[in-house]
Amino acid sequence: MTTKPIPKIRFERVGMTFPVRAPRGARARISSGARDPARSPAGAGFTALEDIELDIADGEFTVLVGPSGCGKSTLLDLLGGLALPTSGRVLLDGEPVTGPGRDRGTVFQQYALLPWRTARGNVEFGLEAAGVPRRERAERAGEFLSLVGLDGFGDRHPHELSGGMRQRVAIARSLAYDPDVLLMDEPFGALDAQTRESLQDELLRVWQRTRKTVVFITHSIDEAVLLGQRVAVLTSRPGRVKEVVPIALGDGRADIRAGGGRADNDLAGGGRSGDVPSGDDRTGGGRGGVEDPRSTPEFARHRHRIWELLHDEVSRAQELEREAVAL
Ligand SMILES: Nc1ncnc2c1ncn2[C@@H]1O[C@H](COP(=O)(O)OP(=O)(O)OP(=O)(O)O)[C@@H](O)[C@H]1O
Repeated sequence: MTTKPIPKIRFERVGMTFPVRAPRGARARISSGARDPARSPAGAGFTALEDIELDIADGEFTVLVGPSGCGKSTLLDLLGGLALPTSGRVLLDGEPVTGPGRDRGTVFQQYALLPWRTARGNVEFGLEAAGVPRRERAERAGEFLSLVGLDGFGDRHPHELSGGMRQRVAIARSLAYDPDVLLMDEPFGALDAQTRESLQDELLRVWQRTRKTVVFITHSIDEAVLLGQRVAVLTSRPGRVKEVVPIALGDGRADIRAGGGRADNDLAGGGRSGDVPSGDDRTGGGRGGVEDPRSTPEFARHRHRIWELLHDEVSRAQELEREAVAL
């Protein structure tokens, strides 16, 4: 008899209700006359997540999409141990998550780098806290800066780096202490389109090389399809898993080349010709002659499916938003 492997991450009927004060004359009704399902009648709590069921395998790249306010960041916070669910359990390697830990690294949209430290100093920061000896810290910082394509930029301070490069430093910093799981909350949301593509390529390469389990939030359907092995679509509030879409692009991500980074593609004040995607595949530059996966019928099919799943949820979320403003 074969036993099923324990998933790396398991959300088991997870719910999260925030204590909130009742709005004056609290009658959170949506225009159809039904009550806002996220708010309890007395306004005693706001249910952001309800009955979340999701298993994520070791080494898997999972993307979460859903309308604004559906609870994506809350879900990541629960996984990061920054908050505890009000119902259900979040399990990591079969054990309940009870707080933050070095087995999980987080990358946010805002780089959150220490401005007075160099790129290398920022990557070393977490290692210092972990008591890693100086020499090993320097080695590891160099290794991870190189992994994200920042060879030669270690002595620069954040203000001397472009947005894309700062985000690379943030990724290197999260990877340096070798977490099992990388939590990424709209990490490329603040970047321009070309830098974003370059970072998507870079992230795929890093994932290929490190095989970390990645949980990635985005508002971009294209980004979700490009990066995710599976895309979990959440409903409008309270957030539930509406459907998990497996992504098969037929181009084989195993094909991703383990080339070096391309830090020069997003230097501050960029605009180099190297920034322009050259009709290559998911990994960006240097793959002449290979089809851009975004232009394939498989990509279009996945994009459309996720769009369909999201469409009603976004409309509903907007309706709830208008209702909340009117209260
Ligand atoms: N600490 C808190 N107290 C009360 N309500 C909260 C708290 N944190 C989040 N919320 C509410 O929970 C809901 C989900 O928030 P969350 O940030 O997880 O959504 P999201 O899907 O990540 O949104 P976005 O896509 O806009 O970033 C929102 O309505 C938010 O206002």
